Amino acid sequence: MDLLFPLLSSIICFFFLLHGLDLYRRRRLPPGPIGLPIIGNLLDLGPKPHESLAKFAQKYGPLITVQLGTVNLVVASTREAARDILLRHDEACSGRPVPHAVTALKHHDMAVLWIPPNETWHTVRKVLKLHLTSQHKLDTLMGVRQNVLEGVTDFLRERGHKKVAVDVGEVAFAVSLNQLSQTFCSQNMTCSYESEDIREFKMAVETAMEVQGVFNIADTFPVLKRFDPQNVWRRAKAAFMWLEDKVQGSVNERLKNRDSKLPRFDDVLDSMLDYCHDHEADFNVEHIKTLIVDVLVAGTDTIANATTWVLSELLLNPHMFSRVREEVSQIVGEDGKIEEAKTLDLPYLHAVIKETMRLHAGSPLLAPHITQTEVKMGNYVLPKNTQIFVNVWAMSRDPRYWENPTVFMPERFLKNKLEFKGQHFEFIPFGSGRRRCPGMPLAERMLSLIVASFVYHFDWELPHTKEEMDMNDLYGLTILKATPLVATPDQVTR
Ligand code: HEM
Repeated sequence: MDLLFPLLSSIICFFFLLHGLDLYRRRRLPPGPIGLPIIGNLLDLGPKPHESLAKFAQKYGPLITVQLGTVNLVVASTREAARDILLRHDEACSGRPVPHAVTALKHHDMAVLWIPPNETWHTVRKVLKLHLTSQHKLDTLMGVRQNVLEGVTDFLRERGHKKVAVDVGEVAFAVSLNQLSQTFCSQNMTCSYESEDIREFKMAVETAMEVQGVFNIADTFPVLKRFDPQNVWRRAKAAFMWLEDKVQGSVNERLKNRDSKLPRFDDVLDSMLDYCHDHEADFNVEHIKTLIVDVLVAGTDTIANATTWVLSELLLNPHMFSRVREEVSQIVGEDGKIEEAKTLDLPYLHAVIKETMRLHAGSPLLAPHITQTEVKMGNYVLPKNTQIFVNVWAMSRDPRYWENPTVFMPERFLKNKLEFKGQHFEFIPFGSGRRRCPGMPLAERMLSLIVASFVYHFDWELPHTKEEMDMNDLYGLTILKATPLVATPDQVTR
């Protein structure tokens, strides 16, 4: 008992000393809310961190610091601050903090989203461009994506005929999954557009996305990693293993085919295996497997989610739906088919897609960046290893840049000609600079073709009035619609 008081006082003094030391270290960082000792601002973030951080920015300025346990996080919330980070200090700010969940990936040191911009990262991005996203590849692989979409159109016709509603996000997920798996391995990863198989795949991808984006206490207090108190690492392991197994199966089968000198498929997998053969020292089969898992995770849920938001907005605004359909009808061939290349020339469709990405930014805070060296920004100094978020959500709704920022108005993009390619910093749903999304040109094509087809071929009947549509969102590495969009596709007869 005699010892209890001095012991307690020493512990309290120790924590206050640490807190004081931390405040001293933070003195050259941008300002921000003072948090509690030890946990800092962890409790201030709430279920929608992008919104809480936007409120802090209104109070403390364009560049703020919040403390999450042992981590200092700097957040940029204006286009000038974003430009500083992603353009002026692009190289210094292009590292990634690796969430504990990501270490559950078998080869996380090859995962392009999370590795620092080292040799491996350069090689993987080069391979991605060479075999998938260069203009030439986008054009030559277009037919594969169109074929998959025609398959899903038949499925939707059949559903509509039977008056059965579908989950639009689930169908768009299956389309993007099969478009990517056909492009890579000439096979459909899912045989049906509505089955247990697709739900399992979607669940694995959604879990992979969620665990990479969640605020995990083990990331802010590394000492907790071994206990995995939120069960994040274990869930990550299960999801990644499931995806790795699927991809491993396809790659191993192809390797056997090649050993047996069976005819080539001449798809992306064959061309990457050829590349491996010629560049064995820096790109091998494990890189290929990891890259395919990365692309399946990065390019399915994002497309499904964006399709869900676009269609939801169009169903809420029937005159815009009709205008898109009218525009698409100008490019439909005599056989009723829609060519992907032609959808790229539809200004109103693109304005609708951009406006959806503005209001429902896929990744509200981009993926986290980290400084690789000390960075001086105006009066502030960000030490090496400072984590950075760019609050795309806040910039996309800032009344200084957008008239009626919370209103869905695609017309604004017909007037202002803003692009999402990374030069207009108030609108960067794909990021900017060297870590910008390498899948952007592919995503633009996939999304345009899916939306054009869904709108041109079908009227979509909601099970409720449009006024009852729930447009709430759920925070994550991507912002999901809280309630799935369920509607019956009624084929338009012409
Ligand atoms: C609507 C669809 C998509 C959206 C909104 C989106 C958005 C993003 C964002 C915001 C980032 C992080 C940028 C940063 O941290 O600065 C990113 C990274 C990435 N995206 Fe996408 N993306 C989409 C589709 C795709 C597709 C189809 C692919 C397939 C190739 C893809 C592959 C990647 C990869 C590999 C990275 C990591 C890049 C790196 O860290 O170097 N994405 N994406």
